[in-house]
Amino acid sequence: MPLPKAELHLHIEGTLEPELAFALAERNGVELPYADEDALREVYSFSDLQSFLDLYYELMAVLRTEQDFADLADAYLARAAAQGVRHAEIFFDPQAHTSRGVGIGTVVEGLARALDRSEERHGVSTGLILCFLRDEPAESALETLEAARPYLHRIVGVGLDSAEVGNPPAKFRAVYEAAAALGLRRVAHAGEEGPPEYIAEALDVLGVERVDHGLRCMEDPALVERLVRERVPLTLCPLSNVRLRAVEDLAHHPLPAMLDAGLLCTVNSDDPAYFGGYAEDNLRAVRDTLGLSRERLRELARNSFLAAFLDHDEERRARYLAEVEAYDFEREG
Ligand SMILES: Nc1ncnc2[nH]cnc12
Ligand SMILES: [Zn+2]
Repeated sequence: MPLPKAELHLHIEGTLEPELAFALAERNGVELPYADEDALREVYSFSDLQSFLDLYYELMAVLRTEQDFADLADAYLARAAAQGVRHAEIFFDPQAHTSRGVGIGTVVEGLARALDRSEERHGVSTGLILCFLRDEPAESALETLEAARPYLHRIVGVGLDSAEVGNPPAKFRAVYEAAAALGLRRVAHAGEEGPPEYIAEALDVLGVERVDHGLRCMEDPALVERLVRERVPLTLCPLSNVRLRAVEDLAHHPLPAMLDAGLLCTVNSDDPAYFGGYAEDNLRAVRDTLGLSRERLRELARNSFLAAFLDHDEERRARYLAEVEAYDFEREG
């Protein structure tokens, strides 16, 4: 059994494996401009975030019905469980669907169909995080939050993703204020491709409780000091960083330096169908390439549960944390 962990940075649309993409295309009569799964995999070579996003949004065309979203989430949860994930807080991008005529109700009810059965089927507890697309206007984010109101009982928080550079966090001040007033938790991608200033802005202007990626904080020692002092969790995604060229290669990933600095780091898979690995694959890759000790791996797993939005169920958090402490690397391999 792999090390128990929480996955806190996972875009459900980024778990669309080529096989499922083709199956859904056929089911929905959608034509994909690729001959087969192998031809599709061949275009999984990215030069930066935007080159990935172009394909990510294109393939979403196959997602049309509640059952499509349920099948997508159920396939992810099965894979996650096999990789030791005990709790998953799952991002979804409603605007990428509503802009194609798929209603937010279809998306949320479909995902909920799988999430509601996740504990019983896969032993994975879940939460849903609604993400705003930062390259869309702020008004569209506000409209999306409004459209989500009938489904808020299913949503734990809001996030911010898509093309970062040129779309600073402050653009979304109003919608984050509205989300906070509705009792939603707040996270945002910052410092993936964007500068360290975006990380500080996400904290100061949006009031985020976790930073997604946060990689570029290492360029600003005062910011690192602040993140350590305030115990702000960072949801790092090492294989994503390599594929999107946020780092030169895995051997140059700053994770060891970030842990040494005292940052509350977690390791996650971002868009695993596109980046070559799920949660445990990411952990094993950093272990093997960066030589992380068992105690460092245990720290990463512990951090993932500490950073999870489990405040409503501290008993569960304590149970998961106890599993991490009891994990025997010798026996489990
Ligand atoms: N890594 C990432 N960064 C920003 N937006 C995303 N949407 C899906 N994956 C993303
Ligand atoms: Zn992401």
